[in-house]
Amino acid sequence: MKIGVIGGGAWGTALAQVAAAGGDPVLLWALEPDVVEAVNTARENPVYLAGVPLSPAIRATTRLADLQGCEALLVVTPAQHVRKILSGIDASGVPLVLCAKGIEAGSRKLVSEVAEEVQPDAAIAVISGPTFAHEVAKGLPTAVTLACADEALGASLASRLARPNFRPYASTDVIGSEIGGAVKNVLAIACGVVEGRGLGLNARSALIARGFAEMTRFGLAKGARVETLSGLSGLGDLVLTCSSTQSRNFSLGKGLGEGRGAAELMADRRTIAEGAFTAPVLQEAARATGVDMPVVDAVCALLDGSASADTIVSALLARPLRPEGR
Ligand SMILES: NC(=O)C1=CN([C@@H]2O[C@H](COP(=O)(O)OP(=O)(O)OC[C@H]3O[C@@H](n4cnc5c(N)ncnc54)[C@H](O)[C@@H]3O)[C@@H](O)[C@H]2O)C=CC1
Ligand SMILES: O=C(CO)COP(=O)(O)O
Repeated sequence: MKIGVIGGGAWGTALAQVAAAGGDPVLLWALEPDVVEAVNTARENPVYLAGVPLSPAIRATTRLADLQGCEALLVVTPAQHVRKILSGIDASGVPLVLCAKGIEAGSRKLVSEVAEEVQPDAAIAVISGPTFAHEVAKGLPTAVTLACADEALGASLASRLARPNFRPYASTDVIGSEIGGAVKNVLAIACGVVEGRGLGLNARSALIARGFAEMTRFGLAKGARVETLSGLSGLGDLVLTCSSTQSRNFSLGKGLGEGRGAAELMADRRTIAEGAFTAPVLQEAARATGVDMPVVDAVCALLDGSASADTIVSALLARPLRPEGR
């Protein structure tokens, strides 16, 4: 199965490395000509995945048309760009494996819903889970959820991508696996704030657990399965992303907690902190669904500058006491 990867950021490059590990050719589409040039000549992506020597089986291109002939396409651009990129390719009959974590602004659609709209004839799968790109690209042990409604296709994608240190676990819950990845990015910003304000490890664990309760309420309301939310793509990724400044979302939150503004923090970076884009649309979606997500509301208020971190923390702590299961 010849694999094409759309998106030459950290995660697309790491997944290209996984797909090329057996020596099979992989075509990587990147937006930036300097990324393409460096991958093809220096065998490195110095912009998004510096310091990781890449497999010679990876060839890069800036031309989407070159992806014609690939037998499966991994879609790894940030969530807000997926619609435009998928509108520019002919994917009829080619499985699309969606790897971005987010919800589209405006439409409030998950990436799979966007893909189904733009490429109605393509089979859809999702890869999601606790996966810092640098660790995956270096071959450190990693497990992901690979969700596909068509179990046979899911199994064939899993066997093509599996490596001794890269283990896909099969699921048919496409929406559930996407919700975990989208929501955890927003919760990771909140955990970063806890770190930035020096509120301690008890507070961080409380936030992870109460954040997981929010993820579960929202996910169940949207039709996700509880075992998906408590699996690799939900709780697994939430714990990873809420634990380390390696996470761009966590480090954005840390900066907010230290008193810097969202605009200044976002202007500083070329890499993506998806949670900043997902937070307001997740808040809209939760309100439209009648789901209470106080941590997500708090992140939105911090990002839009309508409240300070201290005010938000005090408000969260002053919420009425309630049974844990609600
Ligand atoms: N980096 C990681 O460890 C992981 C990232 N992801 C997800 O993968 C997705 C991509 O993230 P990264 O590879 O980390 O990105 P990145 O932060 O490394 O790079 C930014 C990417 O955005 C692309 N981009 C910027 N403007 C664009 C446009 N107008 N059209 C198309 N692409 C554009 C750049 O070309 C580049 O590929 C995100 O949804 C992220 O949440 C998922 C798992 C792990
Ligand atoms: O999704 C990720 C790990 O699973 C990467 O997290 P960040 O986007 O916060 O860096």
